[in-house]
Amino acid sequence: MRVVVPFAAETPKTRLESVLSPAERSQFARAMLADVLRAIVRAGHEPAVVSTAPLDLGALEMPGEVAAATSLTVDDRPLTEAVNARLPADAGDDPVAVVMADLALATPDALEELLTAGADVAIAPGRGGGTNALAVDHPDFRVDYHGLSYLDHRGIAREVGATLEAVDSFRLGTDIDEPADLVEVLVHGRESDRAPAVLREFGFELERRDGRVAAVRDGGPTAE
Ligand SMILES: Nc1nc2c(ncn2[C@@H]2O[C@H](COP(=O)(O)OP(=O)(O)OP(=O)(O)O)[C@@H](O)[C@H]2O)c(=O)[nH]1
Ligand SMILES: C[C@H](OP(=O)(O)O)C(=O)O
Repeated sequence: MRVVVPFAAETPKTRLESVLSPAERSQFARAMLADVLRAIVRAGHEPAVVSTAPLDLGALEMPGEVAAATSLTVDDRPLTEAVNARLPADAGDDPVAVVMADLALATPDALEELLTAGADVAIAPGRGGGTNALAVDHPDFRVDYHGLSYLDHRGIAREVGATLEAVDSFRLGTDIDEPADLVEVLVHGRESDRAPAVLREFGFELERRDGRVAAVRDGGPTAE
């Protein structure tokens, strides 16, 4: 299946600005993108990155076969428009999936569950009501991101007569938006992943205190 991966290349991950500098946010966002692309390719699919600005895929330090399977298009339209331009439009069109670039915990198995769901629209919701990933096999379904997009997408599916399946997945449900989410990257990131390695290079580590876990940097508390 064609898997679109939207990427905000210029000032990514602004909600992490209290803990990461602009250059670090850029590096971290690219590391998560590399991990997501690798998971998609390992699941047997070809990722199509749709970036707001030119991007050097070679600098993402991905395995050769992942880079070879990945295509890149620059599209500076807002997220919803850029995605809708790529969804199936006619009855015979192939299905299309959309997987966000900040799903640092995504694995091939978790993606496969979404990509093989039988419904016209399959959605992996994020905590808080976002739409972290979806697969669309219906010519009339369109996205409307931001806010409570998961509920909005359920409503849109109903309106166009598309069947819908919600995919219950911790790994796809965890998008990395806020400082507290860095804990999840350090706890659940896999050995071969770039994102946890980059956080550790920045000096982040897990610290247990009072029964809770925090991502701390240089000894100081940063993200609980
Ligand atoms: N192509 C494209 N991708 C986008 C755009 N905005 C966000 N994205 C991507 O969509 C996914 C979800 O993004 P968000 O978490 O909402 O935004 P973000 O820019 O990553 O982070 P914040 O600045 O903290 O909101 C990520 O993969 C982003 O890279 C956009 O306008 N165009
Ligand atoms: C892409 C968007 O992300 P959020 O703004 O909720 O992080 C959404 O999931 O609708």
